[in-house]
Amino acid sequence: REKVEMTKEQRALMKAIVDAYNRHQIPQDVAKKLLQEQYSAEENFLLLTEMATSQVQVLVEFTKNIPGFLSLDREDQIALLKGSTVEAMFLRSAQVFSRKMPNGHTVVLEERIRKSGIPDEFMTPMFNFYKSIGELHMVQEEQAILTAITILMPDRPYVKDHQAVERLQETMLNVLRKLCVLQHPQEQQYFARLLGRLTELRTLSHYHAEMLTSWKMNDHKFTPLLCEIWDVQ
Ligand SMILES: Cc1ccccc1NC(=O)[C@H](C1CCCCC1)n1c(-c2ccc(Cl)cc2)nc2cc(F)c(F)cc21
Repeated sequence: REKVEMTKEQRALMKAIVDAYNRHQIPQDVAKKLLQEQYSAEENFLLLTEMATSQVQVLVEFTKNIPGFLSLDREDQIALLKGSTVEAMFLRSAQVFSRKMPNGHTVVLEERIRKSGIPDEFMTPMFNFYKSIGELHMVQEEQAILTAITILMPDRPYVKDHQAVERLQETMLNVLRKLCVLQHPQEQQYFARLLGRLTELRTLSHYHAEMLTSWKMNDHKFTPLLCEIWDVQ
């Protein structure tokens, strides 16, 4: 097979994305909190809305570092962000869940999440997604670029300049394709499997509004930012 090499530009692009991804991570580690103690459904819901609110804020900062994003039409930038925050949250949650942890911690973490207040019917699709992400053993470069690809989805609602977004996403896909060959030389279809997860992610994200509004508690309070960006309340 021909030798796969990244161009200088592709390496620079990847470095910019990974640096931005690492710089804009949520400060407090929610997994550590969940492992420490069992919270009530109300406390878990509050924790989720806090996590999700800060996740949206860091996602905005992350997208500013995606080369070319700020040259997109301003309204398209908003449409891309609004359309991808839920998927980015589940992708981030899956990456947190799949992190290598000391023996037994993942079991406890899964237990705490199962009892957090999320309605039971969403557990299977959610953990199936988390485990399918875990099986890929993504390196952090792949995680960062996959998040950028999720944000640069041309078919989000209300995007006007479809082509411009497609061009940016294509650049990212080319980098990811080469990265997958270099990082997983034994697995021919690794890149295809990785992209397949984005389909699973979109399906899971359809449930998110219902997951939140049917959280096992009364009176679900959302932050103004979440009301704005999620279709809740
Ligand atoms: C990890 C993160 C980073 C950024 C933003 C959000 C989050 N996510 C969260 O804080 C919530 C917590 C929240 C507290 C209750 C238990 C789940 N969370 C969810 C989740 C479940 C259902 C929905 Cl609707 C959304 C998210 N899946 C998780 C998997 C994990 F391994 C983990 F450690 C936390 C996880």
